[in-house]
Order: sequence, then C-alpha cells, then structure tokens
Amino acid sequence: MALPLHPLIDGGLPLEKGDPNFPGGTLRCHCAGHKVEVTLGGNVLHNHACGCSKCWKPAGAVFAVIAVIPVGQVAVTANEDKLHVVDESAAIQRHACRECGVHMYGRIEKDHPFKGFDFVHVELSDDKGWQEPQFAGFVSSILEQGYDPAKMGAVRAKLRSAGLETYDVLAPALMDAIAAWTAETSQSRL
Ligand SMILES: N[C@@H](CCC(=O)N[C@@H](CS)C(=O)NCC(=O)O)C(=O)O
Ligand SMILES: [Zn+2]
Ligand SMILES: [Zn+2]
Repeated sequence: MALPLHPLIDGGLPLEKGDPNFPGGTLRCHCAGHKVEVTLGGNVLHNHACGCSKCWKPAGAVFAVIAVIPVGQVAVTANEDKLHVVDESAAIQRHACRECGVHMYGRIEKDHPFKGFDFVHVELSDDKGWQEPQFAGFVSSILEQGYDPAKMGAVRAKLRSAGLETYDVLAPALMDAIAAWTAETSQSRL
C-alpha cells in the first residue's frame, strides 16, 4: 500500500545519514522569485517528523520534518519583509512567507524550555548533510486533522521501518528536559 508521509521519509529506506561536520546552509521559500532566504550557521539538532497541525508540511505530506538550532545560528538573509507570524498566540512564533505560506523559522519569545532554539525545516535547503530525522512525534495528532484511524498501524509501522520510533508527544529525552525545566522554574518561583 502506498502510504505517503513526507518526501524525506518516503523516498528510500533507511534514511540517508547527516554529516557530523556539516557547516550549515541556506533555506529558501517556495516562491518563484524574491525568495525569502534563511541562512543557518551549523547543522540542526533533534530533527524529527511531527504530526501536529501547527507545523508546516509540503503539499500532500501527512508529517512535517522539523528540527531545532540555536537562535544565534539563524539569520534571515533575503526578503525578510515577506515574513509574517502565523499565530501570535502560539508558543512558537512561526515566521512564514506571506506569498507561498512556507514557514521559514519558528522562534520562542516567552519563558519556555526550548527558548534559545529556533525551529526550521531542512528540506527547504538544497544543501546535503543535514541531520536526518531521529524520531516521529505527535503521531496521533494526525487523526485530529482527519487522517483515517484504520491506517494508524500502517503509519507507525512505516515510520519504524524508516528507523523512526513513534511517540504521541516528543521522544523521552526531550520530555525529560521539559519536565526538569518545569521543576526548576517552579522551584525558583517558591
Ligand atoms: N494535537 C495538537 C498538538 C499541537 C502541539 O502541541 N504541537 C507541538 C509540537 S510542534 C508544540 O510544541 N506546539 C507549540 C506551538 O505550536 O507553539 C495539534 O495537532 O495541533
Ligand atoms: Zn515565499
Ligand atoms: Zn509540530
């Protein structure tokens, strides 16, 4: 059964590994001209598939592929005036191109365990060597967007066959980091 999930996951297994010495590269939006460009000064961390409704996905994809990178390694290098924040009330302020809708980077401005990291989609770059997706998160969230519940077993099996363990929030190491941050910040407020 063909089960398209995302071009980076569908196109041949196992996933091509990233280059540990990769120096970074440039992300470009989908506009034909006057593309928004974001230059990343290093490789990404915690790259993963995300099934949530808020992350940008290419046409036809069920999952987004999204990673984090320190804010200091992110620079908008062309056509910044085309960017707008998709949802000002979200923790992650997703800066998208007004014309093509592609999310160029997401930034957290409020107190949050991941503040200091930006969220980016490496598929917007032609450069090779980006860290490959490490796991699939928010998998059950695809149902909230109308995905057929009968296909969930096949979706999880396909993700696992690509080497991506599936979680309904994030992978344990990230959940631990969030919980430890919550404990630390609540104690400091006592
Ligand atoms: N089930 C919800 C989950 C949304 C969600 O919590 N997304 C995660 C992963 S990207 C998040 O950290 N969101 C924060 C935000 O969007 O600001 C949905 O699909 O909309
Ligand atoms: Zn665009
Ligand atoms: Zn998401």
